[in-house]
Amino acid sequence: KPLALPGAHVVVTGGSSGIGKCIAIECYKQGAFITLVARNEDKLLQAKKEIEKHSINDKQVVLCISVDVSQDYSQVENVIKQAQEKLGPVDMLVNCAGMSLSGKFEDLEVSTFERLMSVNYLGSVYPSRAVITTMKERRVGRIVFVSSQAGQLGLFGFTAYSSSKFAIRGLAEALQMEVKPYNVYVTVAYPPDTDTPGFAEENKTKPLETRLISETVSVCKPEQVAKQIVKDAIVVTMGLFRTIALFYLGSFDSIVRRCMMQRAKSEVADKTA
Ligand SMILES: NC(=O)C1=CN([C@@H]2O[C@H](COP(=O)(O)OP(=O)(O)OC[C@H]3O[C@@H](n4cnc5c(N)ncnc54)[C@H](OP(=O)(O)O)[C@@H]3O)[C@@H](O)[C@H]2O)C=CC1
Ligand SMILES: CCCCCCCCCCCCCCCC(=O)[C@@H](N)CO
Repeated sequence: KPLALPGAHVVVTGGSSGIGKCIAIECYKQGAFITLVARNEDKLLQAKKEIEKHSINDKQVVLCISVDVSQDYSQVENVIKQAQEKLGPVDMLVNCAGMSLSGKFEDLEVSTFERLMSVNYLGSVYPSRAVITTMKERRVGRIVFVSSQAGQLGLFGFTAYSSSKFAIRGLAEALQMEVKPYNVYVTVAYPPDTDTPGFAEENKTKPLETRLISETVSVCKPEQVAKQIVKDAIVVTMGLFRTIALFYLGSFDSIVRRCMMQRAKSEVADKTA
């Protein structure tokens, strides 16, 4: 049951730069139709041109949509609707829009906590919320969340960033339990430092401790990270932690399935009554 990318509609938020752009290229190379979502229109057009160089047939389309994913849910819902009208229902959503700011807890502005939570967390909730109903109805869909290694470990300088990336994990795991009976799969990526424009920006303000911790692990290429993320989304497998939790999750999944069947039964009973 791997997702077939040829002809699929893949939406990539943050698709105009860095890891998101590489994910879009990777999917386009495999025959997908792409919608790029980000704010800056010049960067979007630039990325579209770059992605189109990798086309494998003359039907493929790259659509650009300029919107802030973290501001207004109804706006996000509207642009997703527009994209679906042009390229059909979304088969895969990649939530890659995000940003990082580091600093000691007492040095970070309070507004930075709000900003990172709204871009990294709510900016993943809104697009997902806008596609989930159709995915469940069609019994088809993949939702990818991009967390970070700093979303598994709380690290010096990342009080604001790590918590926003931990939040993504909670969202993803809870959502997976809800949508599994509908054949919709949720994956979470935890990338290490990756050579992107966003990473270069982050390095301008990193505290010394954060820099030294970060330097213990080597920097990855975005193409390589993107390839892994796409592979994990197409063929969903289980990591070590989730294997340990398998027994519990299995029994919880059966509760969810039982409720689904119960609900379907009582709906039929209501109709025949
Ligand atoms: N690079 C790294 O070391 C790592 C990155 N990550 C995560 O991967 C993701 C991508 O990172 P990276 O490629 O480095 O980032 P970049 O800064 O290179 O790209 C970020 C992308 O997100 C878009 N974006 C940012 N904010 C918003 C917003 N509010 N609404 C819509 N689009 C937005 C940007 O476009 P625009 O500004 O025009 O809106 C751009 O397309 C992030 O979530 C990051 O936290 C995780 C681990 C490591
Ligand atoms: C089981 C997990 C393995 C953990 C290995 C230890 C890693 C410690 C170093 C981590 C450096 C910080 C990464 C943050 C990347 C990031 O999200 C920003 N660069 C975004 O721009």
